[in-house]
Amino acid sequence: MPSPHVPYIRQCLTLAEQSPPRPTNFRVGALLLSRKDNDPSMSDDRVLSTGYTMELSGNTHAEQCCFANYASAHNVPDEDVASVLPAEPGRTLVMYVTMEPCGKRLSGNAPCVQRIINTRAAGRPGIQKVFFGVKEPGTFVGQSEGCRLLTEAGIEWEHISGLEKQILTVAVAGHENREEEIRAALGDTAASEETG
Ligand SMILES: Nc1nc(=O)c(N)c(NC[C@H](O)[C@H](O)[C@H](O)COP(=O)(O)O)[nH]1
Ligand SMILES: [Zn+2]
Repeated sequence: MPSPHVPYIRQCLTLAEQSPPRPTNFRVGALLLSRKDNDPSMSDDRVLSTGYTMELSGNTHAEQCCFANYASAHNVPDEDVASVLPAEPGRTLVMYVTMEPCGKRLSGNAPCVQRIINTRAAGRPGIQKVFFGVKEPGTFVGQSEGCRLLTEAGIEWEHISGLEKQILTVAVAGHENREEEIRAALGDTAASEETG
């Protein structure tokens, strides 16, 4: 039985395919939605925003664009997005991303995990869970920190498996040695699944 979260990861993959290929980052897609608590049918999900890598000008990440798109739709600067995200009793904000949110960026720009944590500013619940389709490969930052930082901040995360090869193929399309990168990353995934 495929996970009910797979269609959302697929939707993020379609977003990632719109990202211009670059050797210096990954092509990633992200979406933000509000979900009714205790409703396994997820039939009352409300997609609030989407984003993909380099959608907005500058060296922008998918999650960053997702937040920036929501902020501009609500006429606030990016850094105030927490103040306009919904905070409704009985509903939870969750994010879907093709790749584990970054915990560190070679450029030194604010990592997406920090942006996710910042949604909890002003005493608002913010994002409470992140679903992603593949761990970040070691290409730029080595061992990824995203999941550890999310856990430390009390934000749940879940790896939705099954689309790793498609996600990685899109993510590294601008990289010289993409075949080797994909093989290595899939090897890591298999290894981590064996160790459980
Ligand atoms: N989750 C995620 N969403 C993205 O949209 C994206 N491009 C990355 N990529 C992570 C990778 O670690 C960084 O792209 C490099 O570390 C280079 O850093 P910059 O992107 O130049 O800040 N990760
Ligand atoms: Zn990022």
